[in-house]
Amino acid sequence: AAKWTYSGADGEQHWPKHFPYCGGTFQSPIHITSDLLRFDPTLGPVTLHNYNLPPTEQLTLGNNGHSVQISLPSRMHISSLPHRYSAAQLHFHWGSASRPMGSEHTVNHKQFAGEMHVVHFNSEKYPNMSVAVDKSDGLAVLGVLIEIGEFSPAFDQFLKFINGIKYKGQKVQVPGFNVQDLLPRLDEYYRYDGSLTTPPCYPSVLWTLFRNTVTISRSQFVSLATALFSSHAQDSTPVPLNTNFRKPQEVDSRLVLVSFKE
Ligand SMILES: NS(=O)(=O)c1c(F)c(F)c(S(=O)(=O)CCO)c(N[C@H]2CCc3ccccc32)c1F
Ligand SMILES: [Zn+2]
Repeated sequence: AAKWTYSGADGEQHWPKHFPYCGGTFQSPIHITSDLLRFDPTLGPVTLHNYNLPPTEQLTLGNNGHSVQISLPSRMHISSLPHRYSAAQLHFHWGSASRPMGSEHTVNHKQFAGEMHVVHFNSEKYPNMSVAVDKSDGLAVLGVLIEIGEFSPAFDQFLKFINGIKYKGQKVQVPGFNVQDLLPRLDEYYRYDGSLTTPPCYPSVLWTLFRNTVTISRSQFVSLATALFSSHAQDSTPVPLNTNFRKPQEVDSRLVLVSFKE
């Protein structure tokens, strides 16, 4: 597959050359602004199952060159959507130590320090992520906006292992933990139809972005923003992995449903 980056010759302006959907419609992220919002009383709290993973369960923490990801067991799932959506992985987007603004979605044009995505696939209709990834009802991603503030013990459950995955392709096993501890309250969120925010940018994602943020400490943020490289360990020139967020895309005629009243 063609290589892509967040800057330079393979940066996001060039993605459509090899990944045509990246130049298409229903793209993510977006600027979430008040004029787009429509309250939907049918939007109840997000309902999660098996998010509390026992420490006996080993999760794979990896550096895939674009983000830090944690692979998740498919018994973890969301039941409050039109179909059952099973978890596949979670990953992050962040800025840099010097410019700690790296969220993909913005709310009223405010960009946050970072953003976490928990990627799920429609396990009722498709056998796995790879089959679901390009289907219009294939994916559901939970988005969490991250701010710098109080230390997060939940975040540290994997962050403390990050120096074992400094380079692209490196993986370590980490003990299971309660992934729900990484999320804010589940009853207030934005909901819209969008896409993967990385190539191949398939418009296959039902987005749920929580209204409330979570915090990590500045030192936790700095270690996330400075520990990783997008290059392999043996590469002569190490390329720092940071600023891995796509800029907001055209909303066109899309509305954003909200589960809450101002
Ligand atoms: N912001 S986002 O939620 O759109 C999104 C990413 F931003 C991102 F970086 C990744 S990735 O797998 O870490 C690297 C590039 O695919 C995925 N991974 C998805 C896309 C394809 C795929 C296949 C199997 C497992 C996960 C994914 C992703 F869905
Ligand atoms: Zn993402």
